[in-house]
Amino acid sequence: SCTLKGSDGVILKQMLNYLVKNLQNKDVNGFFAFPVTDTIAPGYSSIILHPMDFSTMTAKIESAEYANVMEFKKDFILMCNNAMTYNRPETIYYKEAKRLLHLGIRQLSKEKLLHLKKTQS
Ligand SMILES: COc1ccc(C(=O)NC2CCC2)cc1-c1cc(C(C)=O)n2cccnc12
Repeated sequence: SCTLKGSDGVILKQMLNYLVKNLQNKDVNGFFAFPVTDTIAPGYSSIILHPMDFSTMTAKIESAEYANVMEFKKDFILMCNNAMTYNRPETIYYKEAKRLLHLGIRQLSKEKLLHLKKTQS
């Protein structure tokens, strides 16, 4: 971490914005771009108690609510797991969530992040 006060925050923000943009590029249909509503998904809010989507994650990055990449990764996994809980396996949403989860885990893997950290500093 840098010596200047708070400069960590700037670097972390840059990294998380880079990561969320990369992950969101994989959600070509925009199924994970905004919160799922009860209108498009009946009963969603009573089944999924901790909803998550990319717009919420982006807002949390801007308001510095992630102390580190692990907390960001947790929200990403939560978002994918919500979709694999509410939707049946044969649906496009379940399949997209599964694909996104695997791509995201790879991108957020330790060695990838280490490499990213090196290029950032
Ligand atoms: C922000 O969420 C969405 C935005 C747009 C769409 C959408 O364009 N759906 C059309 C493709 C067939 C109807 C679906 C969704 C959507 C995401 C989800 C998730 C992520 O569970 N979902 C579940 C049931 C029904 N619709 C959805």
